[in-house]
Amino acid sequence: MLGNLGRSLTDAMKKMAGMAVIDKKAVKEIVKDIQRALIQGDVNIKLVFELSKKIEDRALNEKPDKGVTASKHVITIVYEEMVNLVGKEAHPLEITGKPYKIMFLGLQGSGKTTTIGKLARYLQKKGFNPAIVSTDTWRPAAYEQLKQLTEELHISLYGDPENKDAVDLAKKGLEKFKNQKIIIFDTAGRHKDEQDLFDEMKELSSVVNPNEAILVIDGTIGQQAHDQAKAFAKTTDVGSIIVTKLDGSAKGGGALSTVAEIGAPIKFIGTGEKIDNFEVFDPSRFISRLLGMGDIQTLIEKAEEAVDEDVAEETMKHMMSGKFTIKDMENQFQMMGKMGPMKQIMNMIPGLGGKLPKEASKMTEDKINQYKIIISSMKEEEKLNPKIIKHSRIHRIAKGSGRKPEEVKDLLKYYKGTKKAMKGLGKRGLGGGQMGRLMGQFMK
Ligand SMILES: Nc1nc2c(ncn2[C@@H]2O[C@H](COP(=O)(O)OP(=O)(O)OP(=O)(O)O)[C@@H](O)[C@H]2O)c(=O)[nH]1
Repeated sequence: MLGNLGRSLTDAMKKMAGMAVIDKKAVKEIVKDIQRALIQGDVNIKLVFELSKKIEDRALNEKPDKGVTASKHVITIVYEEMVNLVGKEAHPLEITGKPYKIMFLGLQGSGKTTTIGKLARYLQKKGFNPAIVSTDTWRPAAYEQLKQLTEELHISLYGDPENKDAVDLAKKGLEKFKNQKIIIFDTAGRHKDEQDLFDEMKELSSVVNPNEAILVIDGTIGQQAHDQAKAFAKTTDVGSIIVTKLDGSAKGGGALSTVAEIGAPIKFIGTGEKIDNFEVFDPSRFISRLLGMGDIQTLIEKAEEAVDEDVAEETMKHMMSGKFTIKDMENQFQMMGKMGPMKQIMNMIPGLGGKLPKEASKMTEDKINQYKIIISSMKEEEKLNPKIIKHSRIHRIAKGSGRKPEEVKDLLKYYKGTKKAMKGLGKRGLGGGQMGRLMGQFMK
C-alpha cells in the first residue's frame, strides 16, 4: 500500500532498532530519512517540516520513561506524530436515526460508485440492509453499474435513467425508502461545469438533508486532494471522507495527510477494485502497519536480547571513569561473547583502531571463556573490589575453577591493564554514552 512509502519508512525505523542512547546526530539522520520518504510520497512540504520538527524536538527533549530504551522512545514518538498527521483517532461510522441518510459526493472517476457498493457490502456484513438511490443523471453507466451491483448483493435500488432531474430522483427515492434503516444516495461526479455540479450538490443536500455527507477522494491525486476536499466542503457540510485507490498509489500518503487537515475525518479507505478491498480507517492501526511496527518490535527485541543497554552503558561508564571492576569486566565479556573479540570491536570504532590497548587486542575467544570460568568462582565482594584478591583468595579461586593460580594472576593482570588503558581512553574524550551506543550498534 502507498507505493514505496511504507518500505522507505520501515527502513528508516529499522535503523533505530539498535540505538542504545539518544544521539542528536542519529535522530537527525532518521528525521532526514523520514522527510525524504514523505516528500517522495507527495506529502505537503509544510506538513513534512512541521512533523520533522516535532519528532526531533520530542526525541531530544522528552525523557524516556523508566525502562524504555532509546530506540523504543524515538520509534514511539515517530509513530505518535505520524498518527497525528493522518487524523489522530478512528471515527467509525455510526448509524443513528432512521432512516440514516448517507449522501455520496466526489468527482467523476474518484471511485464513488464502486465505493457505494463497498460500503453497502460492509453495512450488510454488519447486519444492515441499506437501500441505494441513484441521482447521477450525467453518467447513465453509473445507474447500470449500481443495478448490477445491487442485484448481486440483493439490495434495493431506486433510479430512472429516463429522468434527468436529480432533485426529483432524490425526492422519489426518499419517499420509496422512507421505512428503510439506511439510504445511500449516489450523486453525479461531473456537470456542464464545476459550478453547476456544486450548485446541484447544494440543492440535493437541502432536499435529502443527509445525516452524513461522505466525500470520495481519489488517493492518486496526492496533496491536490486538499483543494478538492475544500471545494466540496464549501458547498456541502462534508461529514467524512473516503480516500480510494490507496493500493500501490505513490501519492496516497499526500492525500491522507492533507485531507486530514480539512477537519472531516477519513472513515474508510479503498484498497483495490474488488468489493471487499475496503477498510475502516483507524490512524493508529494504519500507521503501525505502514511503519512495519510488528517487524520493528521484533528487531528491537533482538537487539535487546543481544545486549542489555543499561548494563552496557553502566559498564562503559565504569570503564572510562576508572571505576572499572571485575564485575564490569564480566559484563563486558558477556557482551563480547555476542559481538566477537574486542579487537574487532575496537577496530570498528573510528579513530580507535590504532590506539588499541595492548591487553585488549590480545584477547581471543578461548581466553575470554577461560576468564569467564575463573570469574564465576569469585565472590561478589571480590568482583566489586578486586584489590582484596590476594594470595589465599587466588588459590581458592583457582581451585574452584579448576585453573592454575598463574592463570588467575594472568586475569588480574589483564584486568589492571584494561582498567588503566580504558581510563586513558576516557580522558581522550570518548564518553561512556557514546561507547554504550557504539556497543549497542555492534551487537545488532
Ligand atoms: N485500484 C483501485 N481502483 C479503484 C478503487 N476504487 C475505485 N476504483 C476504480 O476507479 C474507477 C472509477 O470508479 P467509479 O466508481 O466507476 O467512478 P465514480 O467516481 O463513481 O464515477 P462517477 O460515477 O462518474 O462519479 C473504476 O475503474 C474503479 O474500479 C480502489 O480503491 N482501488
